[in-house]
Amino acid sequence: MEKQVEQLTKWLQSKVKEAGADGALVGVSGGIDSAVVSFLIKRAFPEQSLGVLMPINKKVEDQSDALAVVEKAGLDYIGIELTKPYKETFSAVKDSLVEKGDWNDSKSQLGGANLQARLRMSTLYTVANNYNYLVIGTDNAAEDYTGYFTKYGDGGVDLVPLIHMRKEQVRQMGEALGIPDSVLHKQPSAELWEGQSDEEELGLSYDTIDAFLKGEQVDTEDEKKLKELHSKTEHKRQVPAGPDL
Ligand SMILES: Nc1ncnc2c1ncn2[C@@H]1O[C@H](COP(=O)(O)OP(=O)(O)OC[C@H]2O[C@@H]([n+]3cccc(C(=O)O)c3)[C@H](O)[C@@H]2O)[C@@H](O)[C@H]1O
Ligand SMILES: Nc1ncnc2c1ncn2[C@@H]1O[C@H](COP(=O)(O)OP(=O)(O)OP(=O)(O)O)[C@@H](O)[C@H]1O
Ligand SMILES: [Mg+2]
Repeated sequence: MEKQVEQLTKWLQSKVKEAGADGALVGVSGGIDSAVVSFLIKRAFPEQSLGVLMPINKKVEDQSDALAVVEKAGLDYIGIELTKPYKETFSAVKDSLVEKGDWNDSKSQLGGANLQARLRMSTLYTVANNYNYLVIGTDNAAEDYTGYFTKYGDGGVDLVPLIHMRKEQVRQMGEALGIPDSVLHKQPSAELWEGQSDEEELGLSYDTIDAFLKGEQVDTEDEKKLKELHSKTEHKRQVPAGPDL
C-alpha cells in the first residue's frame, strides 16, 4: 500500500508541475474519498495544499468528521458556508419557474442536490484561482463506472487520483493512511438530502459494484442495472459532443 501511496503522491506532484500550478486543494466532506485525497495532497504538497469545507444547511463547526480529517492529515483548511448562496440561487430559479407556471416539484430534490455539488465546484475553482492550485477530485472507480456523480459538480475537477480504485481499495488506503475511524466506517453518502445513502439510491452495494469491477460473477439483475447505469451516464465521462464536420 505504501508503494501505491508513493506512486499517487509522485503522480500528483508531476501533474501539478506540468500544469504550472503551485499546489492542490480538495473539498473535504468528512467522507472517506475526500479524506484519502486530503492525506495524499498533504503528502505531495506539504506547504501548498488546502482542504475546503463547504457545508450547506450546516455550520463549518458542525462538520466534525471533516474537521477530524484535516486535523489528522495536518492539512491547512478553510471553511466556506454555502447555505445562503445555495438557498438564494435555488429560490431565484424556483420563483422564476413558478411564475412561468413550469415548476416541477418532483424534480426539485435532484435539481437542488446537483446545484449543491455545482456550487461547491464553483467555489473550489474560485479558491484555486486565488492560490494557483489545481482542484483534485475524489471520484473512485465505482462512482465513475456508474456515473454516480454530478456532471460538472463533484465531477468537475482537474485531476482524479482515485479513479482506478474500487471502494474497497479506497478503504484500504484510508486505513493505511491513518484516517479517523469514524470516517473509515461511515456509510457512504453524498449528503445532498436528509438520510441520503449511496447504496440505497443506486440500489446496489459497493461490494457488488466492486465485485463486478473485478470481473467476478454478480447477480444477473445487478449486472443488468450496472450496465444500464454505465451506458446511461456515458455522456458524463466524455467531452460535450459536437456535430460531425
Ligand atoms: N445522453 C446525454 N448526453 C448529454 N447530456 C446528457 C445526456 N443525458 C443527460 N444529460 C445531461 O446530464 C444531466 C444529468 O446528469 P447530472 O446533472 O449529473 O444529474 P443526475 O445524474 O441525474 O444526478 C446526479 C447523481 O449523482 C449523485 N451524486 C451527486 C453528487 C455527489 C455524489 C456523491 O457520491 O457524493 C453523488 C446524485 O445523488 C444523483 O444520483 C441532465 O440534466 C442533462 O443535462
Ligand atoms: N460539505 C462538503 N464540503 C466540502 N466538500 C464536499 C462536501 N460535500 C461533498 N463534498 C465534495 O464532494 C465530493 C463527493 O462526495 P462523495 O460523498 O462522493 O465523497 P466522500 O464524502 O468523500 O466519500 P463517501 O462517498 O464515502 O461519502 C467529496 O469527496 C468532496 O470533495
Ligand atoms: Mg460523502
